Amino acid sequence: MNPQPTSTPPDIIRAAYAELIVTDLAESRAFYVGVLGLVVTYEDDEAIYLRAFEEYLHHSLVLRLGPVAALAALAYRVRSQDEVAVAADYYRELGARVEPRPAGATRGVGEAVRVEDPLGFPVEFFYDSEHVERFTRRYDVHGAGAISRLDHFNVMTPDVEAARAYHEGLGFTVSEDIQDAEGTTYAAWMYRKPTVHDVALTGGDGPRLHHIAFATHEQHQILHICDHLGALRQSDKIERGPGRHGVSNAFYLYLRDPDGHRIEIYTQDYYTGDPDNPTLTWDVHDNQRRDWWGNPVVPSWYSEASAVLDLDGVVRPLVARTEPAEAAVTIGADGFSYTREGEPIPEYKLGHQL
Ligand SMILES: O=C1C=CC(S(=O)(=O)O)=CC1(O)O
Ligand SMILES: [Fe+2]
Repeated sequence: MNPQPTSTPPDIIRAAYAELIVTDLAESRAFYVGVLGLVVTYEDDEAIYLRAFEEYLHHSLVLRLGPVAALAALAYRVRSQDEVAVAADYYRELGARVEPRPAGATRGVGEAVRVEDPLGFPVEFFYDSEHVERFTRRYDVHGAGAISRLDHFNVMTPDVEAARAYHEGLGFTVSEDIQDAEGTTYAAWMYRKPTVHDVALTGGDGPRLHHIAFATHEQHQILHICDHLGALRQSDKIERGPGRHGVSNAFYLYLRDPDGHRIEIYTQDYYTGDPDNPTLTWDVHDNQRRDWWGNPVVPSWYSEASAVLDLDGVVRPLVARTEPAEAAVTIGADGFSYTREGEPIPEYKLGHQL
């Protein structure tokens, strides 16, 4: 790969949709429509196209039936249809595999391009997409857990610094990151739209999809989703939270769908749109970085993630992270975390991670 292309990168507006392979459409529909309340734009025996209430493009999530649960595409919307060709040229110069896609290759999406990016992810750039009814004011159909829009992607990649440089080349800016005193970066949050992130880079064996996140307007909508899952006796779909993040300041909940894909529901991060927006760096030993209330991160949140397909639909082999793993340096035998720097942390705050 050519790490320093000279051509102009595509003008990316935001994270726009994801295509997930699921192994049982009916079970997935019961979760994404029955529990999360996403709106079905179109469905057939092969796929379900879903959107959240504020969204007017055809979809922000495609669930496609397949034999192996995996990520098939992360899609960014670019500022105009001309930017699709800019993206194709940029990735060709990067030395990446580039596949133009005719209008309709994905239902509801115009002419686009899909690439295998330098981190090993299948990424699509598009602009034209069918407009459908925006349910912003359709309070007659919003449930108590109404989800407003897709917010971000979180990807697991072994070399966070290299991934950060690649996304900076695409015009992304870091809003927050997690480092240690030696300068190892464990995670970084990067944005194009003026919020905390469109993509988060989580250090780990990759390429894997850590999660897709949707935003709500209110905390009570997230709490209702928890109560709804409890009423269905499906509390096992709740992996982590609800809680308040340190990074991003968002109120959060992590769910696992029927195939184990991780979905975050998230609200109340902050505006990052001014050019001098300060980057906030957290100490990896700060016990409030991932949960502002100091609640422990369940081990599966660090270790489990979804497989990723190449453009032929084949699962990509993983590259192991060679730098230290966050879960190893923050919990460990001595609980290397603090609430007040320099003071020991009580064992009861380490939860079941001992
Ligand atoms: O969206 C996010 C914002 C913050 C966090 S963290 O767990 O607070 O680091 C995780 C996350 O990447 O899912
Ligand atoms: Fe997230």
